[in-house]
Parts: sequence; structure tokens; C-alpha cells
Amino acid sequence: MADSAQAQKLVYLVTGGCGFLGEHVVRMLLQREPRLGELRVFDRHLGPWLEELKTGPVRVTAIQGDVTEAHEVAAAVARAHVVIHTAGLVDVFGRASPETIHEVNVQGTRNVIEACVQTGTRFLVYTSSMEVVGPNTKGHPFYRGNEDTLYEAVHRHPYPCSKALAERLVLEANGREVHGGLPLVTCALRPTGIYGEGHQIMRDFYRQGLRLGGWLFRAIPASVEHGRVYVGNVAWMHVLAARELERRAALMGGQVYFCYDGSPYKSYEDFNMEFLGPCGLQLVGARPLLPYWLLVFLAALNALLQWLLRPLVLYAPLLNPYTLAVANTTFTVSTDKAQRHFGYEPLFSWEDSRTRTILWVQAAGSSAQ
Ligand SMILES: NC(=O)C1=CN([C@@H]2O[C@H](COP(=O)(O)OP(=O)(O)OC[C@H]3O[C@@H](n4cnc5c(N)ncnc54)[C@H](O)[C@@H]3O)[C@@H](O)[C@H]2O)C=CC1
Ligand SMILES: C[C@@H](CO)CCC[C@@H](C)[C@H]1CC[C@H]2[C@@H]3[C@H](O)CC4=CC(=O)CC[C@]4(C)[C@H]3CC[C@]12C
Repeated sequence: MADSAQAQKLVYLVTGGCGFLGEHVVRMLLQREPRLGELRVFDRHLGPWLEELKTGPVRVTAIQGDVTEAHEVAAAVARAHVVIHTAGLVDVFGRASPETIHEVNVQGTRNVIEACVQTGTRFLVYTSSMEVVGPNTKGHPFYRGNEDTLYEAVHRHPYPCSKALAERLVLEANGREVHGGLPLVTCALRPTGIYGEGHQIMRDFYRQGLRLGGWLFRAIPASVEHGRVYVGNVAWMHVLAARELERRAALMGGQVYFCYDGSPYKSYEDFNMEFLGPCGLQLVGARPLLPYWLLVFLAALNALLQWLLRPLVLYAPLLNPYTLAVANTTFTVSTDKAQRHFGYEPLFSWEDSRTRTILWVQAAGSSAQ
């Protein structure tokens, strides 16, 4: 990636490239990375849509593999210039065991780092999460904070614990000598709640609203702000960070960046209504319909039922003590660090992001009828 080799075509690897965010990163690279020569898409489950990408000018290599298998990761990383590591087990509902979450998110990330070191890959962008910071177990608000805002990050849930550990591994690996003698350059991007085309929870809320005759019921006060960011902008930020890591290694290496764009600050439910409203749903109640103590009780009941039923069946509803705490605690970011460090500007305006998401919800909802 030296200046003298401007014309050199680069090999990129995207882990988790068939997931919600990963697919957007893959498509964004193909559209917006002129130096791309080969794109390796590594995932445990490969999507059929990859086939259509194989007919374009860039060589697209689909690799079915597991990040917890070090040899599979090393084979995929070999001779890649850049790795974008988005693969992860996103589970805050108790579907997977804490051990599995740790294995995929922490050991998987360790395998990616070691593969870079062994094979001589120098540039690694890691998809971290706002959850690395908070909300914490004490429910402290994080109000329009930035990467330097002091906050007591205390985790107990396996998902944020695993993301925090993995992020630390990535940042500590910055500067390690890779095969060939040059230093590894790493950075971590921390999206808040991602929305956009492919967002399964949004689709589930839409279907639930349709089942309830077009109504959704407010559970969270409108005053609780929850940070959201459009998937296309998160993908764009990954592409830009990956592109700029070499030129700005001294500045960007070992840094964290929140992912942000022009999406408005709203409560989780009011934000969802920006898309679900135009699709015909209504949110009932200016205030939560149930008292908070009752929600806490229902969330605890769900957790108990999950535990009791586990030997028989997987019971994993959206509401549990952890998701309630996240939805009910203000967590929003206000920063320009990515702009200052690598020239990031959102590619999609809020209006574009909103329109694209609405069109997707409508299509996803109607295909479910
Ligand atoms: N969805 C969100 O709101 C946010 C997500 N993130 C992070 O973004 C990343 C992507 O998340 P999403 O796209 O939402 O999730 P997703 O579940 O849609 O995508 C994750 C991808 O990783 C793959 N994967 C899982 N385990 C694997 C393994 N052992 N080996 C290889 N591939 C494996 C899955 O098959 C999937 O394609 C994750 O690292 C997540 O922690 C961060 C902040 C917010
Ligand atoms: C109490 C319910 C009433 O309608 C609403 C429950 C919504 C929850 C399922 C979601 C609220 C906030 C979400 C999380 C948040 O956006 C941050 C996240 C970051 C990640 O890295 C992974 C996903 C998630 C934990 C996200 C998961 C779903 C919510 C808890």
C-alpha cells in the first residue's frame, strides 16, 4: 500500500461478510474502493447473493469458515492487505451460551490478530460496539458523549463483556511486528444501534405491529435517548478507516471511533416509528402504558422462564432485564473524531437513510404476509 505502488490492487478480507453489517461493507467496498483487486468474504453461513457479485470486475472469493478455527482464519487471511473483522455473535437474548459468545467474539478476534501477525497482514479494522462503553449496570446515562467522555464502564452480560475484551485485544495488538518485520496497525469502530436494510429486529417489530392490528405500545419514556446509526454509513466508515490506516497509521493506530451520522436523537421506540409509522403502524401512548416496575417484573419473569424451559425449549423473547436496561438508559454520542482523523463524512443523509429503511421494511413486511 505504499504511494509508489498506487496502482497496486489490494486484497481485502471481510469476516462476517454475510451478516447485516458485513453485507453492506462488502457491497460498499465493491462500489467505493478503487484499489480493490480481490475481496474475500468469510462467514460461517454464506449468502446466495454473493454469487451475483462474482460476475463483476473484482475477484470475489467466498470462504465458508469459522473464526473460532485458527487454521481456517489463517488460510483466509494469508496474503490479504487489509482485514475488516465484523464477524461476531450478536446475542443479548440468551440464545447462545456465555461460553459460545466468548469463544466467537474473543477467541475469534484473537485468531484474526494472530493470523495477521503470522501471515504479514498489516491493517486490521475491528467492528466493536457502543456496548463496550455502556450502558453500564448502574444505568448511568451517557448523554451525547464522545470517545474521551469519562464513564464507568461496568459489564456483566456476556455480549458487552466479550466485545470489550475483543476490542482491548485489537487495540493492544497495534504496533505488533507482523511476518516480514513491519508493524500491525489496528483501530476499532464502535457503532451505536445500527438500523437500515437487513435489520431483523426492525422487521420483527413491524410484523408484531401488523399482528396487533397496526398498533405498538409505548414501553419506554420518550425522554430516554438511544443512539442509532445507519448501516450504510457504518459500512462507509469501515471502508474509509481501512483505506486510511496506512497513510495515517501514527494517528489512527490503536484508536477507537464511535460510528455516527445525522440520525436524530430519539428514544428507541420513537426512532423505530420513523420507519414503522410510514409503513402504517402507530405507537400508542405519549407515556409508557405500563409502570416501569411491571416491565422490570415481566423482564425478570422472562429470564426465569428462559432458565426453567432451557432443558426443553429455547425461550428467548426480546424483553429481558438486560435489553430493558439498554432500551431504558440514555446512550447517545456526539463526536467528530472520525472526521478529524480520517475525513469521514456520512455518505447518506438522514433523509436518504430513512427512505431506504422504509422501503426495505415495506418490502420485508409484505414478503412475510
Ligand atoms: N447490530 C447492531 O446494532 C450492532 C452490531 N455491532 C457489531 O457489528 C458486527 C456485525 O453485527 P451484525 O451485522 O448486526 O450481526 P449479524 O449477526 O447480522 O452478522 C454477524 C455475522 O458474523 C457471522 N458469524 C457469527 N459467528 C461466526 C463464526 N464463528 N465464524 C464466522 N462467522 C461468524 C454470522 O454468520 C453473521 O453473518 C458484530 O461484531 C457486532 O458485535 C456493533 C454495534 C451495533
Ligand atoms: C423494551 C422493549 C419495548 O419495546 C424494547 C426492547 C428493544 C431491545 C431489544 C433493543 C433496545 C436497544 C437494542 C440494543 C442497542 O441498540 C445496542 C446494541 C449494540 C450491539 O452491539 C448489539 C445489539 C444491541 C445490544 C441492541 C440489541 C437490541 C436492543 C437491546
